[in-house]
Amino acid sequence: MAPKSKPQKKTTKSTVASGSNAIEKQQQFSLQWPSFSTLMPASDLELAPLLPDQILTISNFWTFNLCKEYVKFLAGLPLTTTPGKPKRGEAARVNDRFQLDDPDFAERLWSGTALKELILGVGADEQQRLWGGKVLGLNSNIRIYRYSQGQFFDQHYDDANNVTFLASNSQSPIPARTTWTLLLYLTSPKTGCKGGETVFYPDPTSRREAAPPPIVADLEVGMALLHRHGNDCLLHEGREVTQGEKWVIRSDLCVKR
Ligand SMILES: O=C(O)CCC(=O)C(=O)O
Ligand SMILES: [Fe+2]
Repeated sequence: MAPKSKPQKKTTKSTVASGSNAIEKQQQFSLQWPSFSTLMPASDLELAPLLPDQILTISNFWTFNLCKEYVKFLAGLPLTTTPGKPKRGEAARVNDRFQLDDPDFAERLWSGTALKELILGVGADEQQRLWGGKVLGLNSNIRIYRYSQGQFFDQHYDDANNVTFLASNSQSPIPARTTWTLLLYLTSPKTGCKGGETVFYPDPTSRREAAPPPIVADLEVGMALLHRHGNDCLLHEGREVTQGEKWVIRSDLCVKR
């Protein structure tokens, strides 16, 4: 029998992927993602501001055991090392990645976890202001990153992208736009990963002001981090991993266009 994590190639298509500043080839695979066994209910979780209105985190979004199971599963995927020399306009980033278009997994990550409830729980008016429109769910462009010792993601801004959103309850695709980046950390110092923090650099409020101190998101197993992107994106980076491995699942919040 084929290993559980071996991707079954469905079709290959070239699209403009919504990775930061990158136009990449994106392939459509069908993966046997492990099920989300026990997760904390939304009532026990909170969207906590790391920087109000700009960077929010959800601790324990995934359990330690689920993260462990996913790292094992994802390690079986054919990740490819990104070239050290970026194309013009791209951030230097050295990590191993796997990217796929998977509307079913995006939907599970949205509805099969506390995410939908927490995001929509802010209320209708606040939804518009905070998330930038009527939230539809998560971008089906799923990116998996593995950073080993010495790997990093240099300072950059994440682009907003126009995408078509396939709702599970509708046949017709909905024109959508990404507004926030979602990062889900599967490892931390508890799993032997040192370094790798995601660091944000807020702009000074005026030309005469000194730049505010950087905001450091320390790795936490199972923590989700959301940050505004597109025009409102803060300069940020994934610091170099100095020991062990950092694993991240990335998607984006999509709103109706
Ligand atoms: O891995 C990180 O900490 C940051 C990743 C990132 O900035 C991105 O995916 O655009
Ligand atoms: Fe980024």
